[in-house]
Amino acid sequence: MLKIHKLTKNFGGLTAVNDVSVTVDEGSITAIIGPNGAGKTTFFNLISGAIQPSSGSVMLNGVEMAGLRADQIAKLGVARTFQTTNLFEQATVLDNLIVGHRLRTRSGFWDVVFNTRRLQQEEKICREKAELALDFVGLSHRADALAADITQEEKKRVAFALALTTDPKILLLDEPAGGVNPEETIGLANLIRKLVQSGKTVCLVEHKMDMIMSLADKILVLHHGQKLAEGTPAEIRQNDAVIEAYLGVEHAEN
Ligand SMILES: Nc1ncnc2c1ncn2[C@@H]1O[C@H](COP(=O)(O)OP(=O)(O)OP(=O)(O)O)[C@@H](O)[C@H]1O
Repeated sequence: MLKIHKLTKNFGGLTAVNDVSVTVDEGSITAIIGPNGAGKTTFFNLISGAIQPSSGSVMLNGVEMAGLRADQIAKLGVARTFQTTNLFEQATVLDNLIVGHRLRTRSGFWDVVFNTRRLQQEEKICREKAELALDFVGLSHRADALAADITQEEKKRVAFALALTTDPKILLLDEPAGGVNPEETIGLANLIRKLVQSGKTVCLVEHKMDMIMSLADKILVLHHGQKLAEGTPAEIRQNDAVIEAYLGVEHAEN
């Protein structure tokens, strides 16, 4: 479904992503791992159109996305979550989702001024989509809570829900289990499995190796911007170059 070919991004003299090729199958979970500064976030930024590639190709179901703007890429079916979820802290969880969806689908200026039927219709759809997404991530009971009052784990679920409101085909999740405890990590991993069961494709950047090893169909290992290895969790676990560059260091730290 996603075909990335020789993707490269230069920042001045630094090549943050260097000639990376990988394919992501529909309905699969692909994890991207690598030491700090390996280029993982830049890789996501390139796929989602937050930054433009220096060269290379990113095809979604045969459509070239390299060079398109982030909003165009979102319309093609790519959604993204961030390491930190910025919410309107004094608004409710549901209102955050409605606003998040409105920002992606809003009517034009005159619609807002005259409060046209189209706007009213859009608002209704926004609310419905927000409620559905909240239900999917298991947070309906927190719809009326202020964003300031919810836990880190609930914020992560809201981030998933925000991504879901745009009806994406593929979700790019940046550290979906960052800053949550082990039990909550299992809950979030189950939510990712549920996403795939509902027909989505998932790519995630995550440092929690246990989670990745049990969740991913495929792991892409980046190191200094280059693809160091690609394979199943079992293959990656036994890959000497990976052990030396990443897993060995992690294990030594633990
Ligand atoms: N806008 C930018 N301008 C210049 N250099 C950048 C920019 N964005 C990232 N870099 C550099 O590109 C390299 C890759 O960074 P990136 O954030 O993609 O790595 P990462 O693997 O996501 O790291 P982390 O695990 O710490 O989030 C780093 O050396 C970083 O300093």
